[in-house]
Amino acid sequence: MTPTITAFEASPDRGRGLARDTRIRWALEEVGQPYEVRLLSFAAMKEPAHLALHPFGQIPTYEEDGLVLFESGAIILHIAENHAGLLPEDAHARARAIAWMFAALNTVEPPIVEREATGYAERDKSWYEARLPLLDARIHTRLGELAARLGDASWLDGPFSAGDLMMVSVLQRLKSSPLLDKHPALKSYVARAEARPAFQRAFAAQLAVFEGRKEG
Ligand SMILES: N[C@@H](CCC(=O)N[C@@H](CSCc1ccc([N+](=O)[O-])cc1)C(=O)NCC(=O)O)C(=O)O
Repeated sequence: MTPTITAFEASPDRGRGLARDTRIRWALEEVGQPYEVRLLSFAAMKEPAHLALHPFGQIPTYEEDGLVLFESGAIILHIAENHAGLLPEDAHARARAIAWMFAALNTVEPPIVEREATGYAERDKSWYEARLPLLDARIHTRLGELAARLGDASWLDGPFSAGDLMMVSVLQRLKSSPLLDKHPALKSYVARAEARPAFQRAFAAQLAVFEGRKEG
């Protein structure tokens, strides 16, 4: 059965692929699994029908054969565990790839999201100017540690995995800021992942939604 994911009807990221449906599309493209998309307005996301699928009224969700999942990390893990192509066969390598998924979501993404949130919500606060350098320093610390571990490897641990997919999805949030410029190895890492045909197809699909809205 073809899975169905949910995505923004009108994404605030204006086709830049930063909303979290893009990482689900990418995972499905990497394993060659066709999928359907249900587009939701912001209002529809908060109505009972969607809240029954996603307790926080967000996107993405994933539905397949009666299974309903939310949380992009859980959805990608489910896809990776049920298709070849995103997790190694070897048990230890598989566990390490999953660890990198958690590292992306739990260690690298939080300081990035906190800085974004500060930019949206605290720009008018007295502490804003003093706080930004602290937030940037936390991001640079993590990016420096990540770059040190990546070294001159193509991917974080052997072949491309769901761990790389999640880590690159997190790093893409920095593309509109100069923060990644100080970490050229990570910029190359992101570019290498974005050159993958599966990412290209996923990005084009979400862009088509945005462009369809413009024409629609
Ligand atoms: N932890 C959850 C987080 C899901 C989430 O944040 N969903 C967002 C969209 S992706 C996050 C996102 C939104 C916008 C941009 N952007 O660049 O405009 C980027 C990313 C959402 O539904 N927001 C609406 C709401 O909370 O009411 C997951 O990983 O699935």
